[in-house]
Amino acid sequence: MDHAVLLQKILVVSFIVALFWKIIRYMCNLLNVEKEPVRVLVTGAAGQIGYAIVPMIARGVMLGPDQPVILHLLDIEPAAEALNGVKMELIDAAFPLLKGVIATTDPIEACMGVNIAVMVGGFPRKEGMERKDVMSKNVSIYKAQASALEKHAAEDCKVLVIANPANTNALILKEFAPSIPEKNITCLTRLDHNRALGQISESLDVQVSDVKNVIIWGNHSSTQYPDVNHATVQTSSGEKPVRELVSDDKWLNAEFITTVQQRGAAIIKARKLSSALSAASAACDHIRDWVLGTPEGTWVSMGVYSDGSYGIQPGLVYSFPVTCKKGKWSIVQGLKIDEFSRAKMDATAKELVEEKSLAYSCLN
Ligand SMILES: NC(=O)c1ccc[n+]([C@@H]2O[C@H](COP(=O)([O-])OP(=O)(O)OC[C@H]3O[C@@H](n4cnc5c(N)ncnc54)[C@H](O)[C@@H]3O)[C@@H](O)[C@H]2O)c1
Ligand SMILES: O=C(O)C[C@H](O)C(=O)O
Repeated sequence: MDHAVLLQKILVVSFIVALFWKIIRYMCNLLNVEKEPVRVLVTGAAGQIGYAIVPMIARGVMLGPDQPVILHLLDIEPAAEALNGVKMELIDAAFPLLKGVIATTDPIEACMGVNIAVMVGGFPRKEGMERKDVMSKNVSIYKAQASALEKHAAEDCKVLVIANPANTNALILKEFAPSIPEKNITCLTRLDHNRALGQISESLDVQVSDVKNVIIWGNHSSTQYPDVNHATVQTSSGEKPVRELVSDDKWLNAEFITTVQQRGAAIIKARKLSSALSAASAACDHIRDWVLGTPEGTWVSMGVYSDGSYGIQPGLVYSFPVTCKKGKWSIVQGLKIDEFSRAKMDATAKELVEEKSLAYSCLN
């Protein structure tokens, strides 16, 4: 058979299969046939963020109100009993979308077939510990869990690292799980993004849902750069730049930035515990937008593997403005960067370079 005819036949068959598939999905929706459950792993599930996030996932906050889920909960042996308690409460809550709960201390069982991995588990900094001690414990955990995920998670599993140092843990996970596409490994800076939206909304006394397109550049640490240069507010007379409405560059270039940078520490000071409900909510926002897409004209901040955009060297997990469509994120391109921003973006990149070398020295 001639090649052109063969190609034509393949195209026709593919078109018919795709059409048939669309019709089946449409019929399933009409007949209210349930979607297949998505398997979501939460590590450190007996901890604070774990306790806040699992009911959100089971209620559809992360993946939508029509998406059944099976929760895979992982923690370590000393937390096994508490983990079982979380499982008992999930059963008692009788969430209609929750189709199963696996609670385990075995990373292989936990990672088996998961489609989404929310990595919260880690070693918190304790009194008398140096930064390097915490880094050493956490990067070792992320190195070990990288291989469990690589071997046992579902193909195309999307990974979100929350545990600190979040960017560097995500980088280590990426480097030790080379078969997971780098686009599938991200870290949480959405909490910082939401904090920036919250500060602008408080300052202007507007609804937070009317503020959009702030950016968190860099590390989830006090060197992050919360940038409002492209942010807008929906007003009764259309969209207006945040800078124009706030009309106080001194506040925006100083206090606003440090408030967002230091918000995690302020929460720890007030609660004697680190943020949990806002972190869990931001993690749901991160995964929901990644899987279901960002609204037209809106971007969000995600820690992703740098491709060199905005002069940030590849080889770092750095927070950028991204839009998401059909389960894929892309970095927003072409934003104008002034000198003030450039210096702040480079300073946080420099910290990530230092963290990376510290992490590798801990692994040697
Ligand atoms: N990126 C962010 O925006 C953000 C925000 C808040 C907190 N955090 C970080 O998230 C992490 C968790 O915070 P938390 O308040 O839930 O802490 P937590 O101490 O309450 O819980 C951590 C849990 O991880 C478990 N754990 C420890 N080692 C583990 C391992 N190897 N495998 C699986 N589980 C393990 C612990 O037993 C514990 O249950 C911390 O590192 C915190 O600094 C990040
Ligand atoms: O746990 C912390 O150190 C703070 C946390 O990352 C936060 O931003 O709230």
